[in-house]
Amino acid sequence: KNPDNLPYPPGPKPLPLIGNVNDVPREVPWKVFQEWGRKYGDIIYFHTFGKPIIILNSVTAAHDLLDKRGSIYSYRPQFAMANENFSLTSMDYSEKSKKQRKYLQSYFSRQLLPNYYSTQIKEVHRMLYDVLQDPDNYRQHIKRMAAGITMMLAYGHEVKTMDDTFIKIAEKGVKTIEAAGAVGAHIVDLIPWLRFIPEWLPVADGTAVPCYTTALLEETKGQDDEGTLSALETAFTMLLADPLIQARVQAEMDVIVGKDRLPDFSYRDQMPYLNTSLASYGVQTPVGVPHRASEDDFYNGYYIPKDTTVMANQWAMLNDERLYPEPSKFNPDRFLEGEGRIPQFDPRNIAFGFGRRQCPGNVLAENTLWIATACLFYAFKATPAKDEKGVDIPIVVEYTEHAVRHPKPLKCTFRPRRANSAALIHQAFEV
Ligand code: HEM
Repeated sequence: KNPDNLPYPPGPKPLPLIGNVNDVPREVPWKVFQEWGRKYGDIIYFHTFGKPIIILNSVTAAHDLLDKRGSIYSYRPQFAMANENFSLTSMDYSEKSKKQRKYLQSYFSRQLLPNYYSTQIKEVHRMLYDVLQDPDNYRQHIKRMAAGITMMLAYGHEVKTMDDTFIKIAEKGVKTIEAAGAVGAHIVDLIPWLRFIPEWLPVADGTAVPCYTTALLEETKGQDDEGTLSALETAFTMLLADPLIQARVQAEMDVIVGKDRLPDFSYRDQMPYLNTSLASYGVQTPVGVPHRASEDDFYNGYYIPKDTTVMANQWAMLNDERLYPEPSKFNPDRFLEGEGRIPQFDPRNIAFGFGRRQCPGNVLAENTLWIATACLFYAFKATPAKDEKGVDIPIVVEYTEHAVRHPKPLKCTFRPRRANSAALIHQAFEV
């Protein structure tokens, strides 16, 4: 209902009936939405076959609508074809979605995170060992590590109380993932028995754990594991592409950690440069996960009809020159306090989405990213690979542009940094 007959937000001119179907490119639409933003403003409206869509190109607009008006914008678009699955990400806002989020958030609350350190560290040490043995396939090892952590956290928590059969099956599951290289593979599709896990869990009240586990399980098919993987690959790529920044991260670790042990979480707060490098890890989910307006709304003199799909263009926000001068430059210093310098807006306030549907795995993802990057670059120096003439193969950072972006693999070499690096890795892995 639009009593004052307010206009829709500006946007490209639609054709009759089909609307702007032809204007929205199939590939990399977020860059086109960013262009439209320069022309029409931070909030853009268009429609495809009468289905209204709004793109938010600025943090302010996303904050005003998705954060502040959470009672309206916490819903998800529902597609006719969507099957009745358990995925929290695509679930509409409801008592069920709130309950699932509550479980996820309590599992991944900051206070409980230390419970997961040993799993994260174990998988990261294994990654170090794998990189030591087989440096060329470093991407494979990162993927295995990320999948390993998700698997262990989804089931490992309960595994202690399960009989050996479960453990064997779980181990087999991990091996299956490894065999498949876990390359974008859907864990549940790979190992169908995982679907039945909730029934096996020793659950007292019959609701809590299955809800949580099922949701998490389903999420592993989607962007959560992918998001972490993308962030890891991006961080590694950035440090590889910039030897000076890599050296600075390593120098900081050498001072804080010393030379005879691998980093662990106890050093986390003492390494501002590493931490700030990881905060600037780029854009993983360029348009996040779409929200839906559950009722008519009005913003800045514009009309937003009920059931509009609302997308936060995280790509445009993280590349917004008003927030980040020279946005494509990897420059961790921009987030550090310094003389005459005010740290730029923390990108983590954008990267994990907005409002009541904001990513509940953010702290876990950040921890994985931290320990993996710290250990890898403490133990190894990454350099570009050489061609047959012995010349460095130039590093060109490119991305595969999907709903979750990944940097394309680079040809590079991981070499142990010190005489004792291999021994430290063996020692850690064999514990
Ligand atoms: C760097 C890694 C990650 C990034 C960049 C990321 C990003 C996001 C984004 C942008 C959203 C949508 C927020 C919105 O609706 O505005 C989201 C939702 C979600 N993420 Fe993540 N995520 C990451 C890691 C994880 C991890 C490790 C988990 C699981 C433990 C996870 C679980 C979820 C779930 C369940 C949702 C749906 C929440 C809901 O719809 O209520 N994510 N994530």
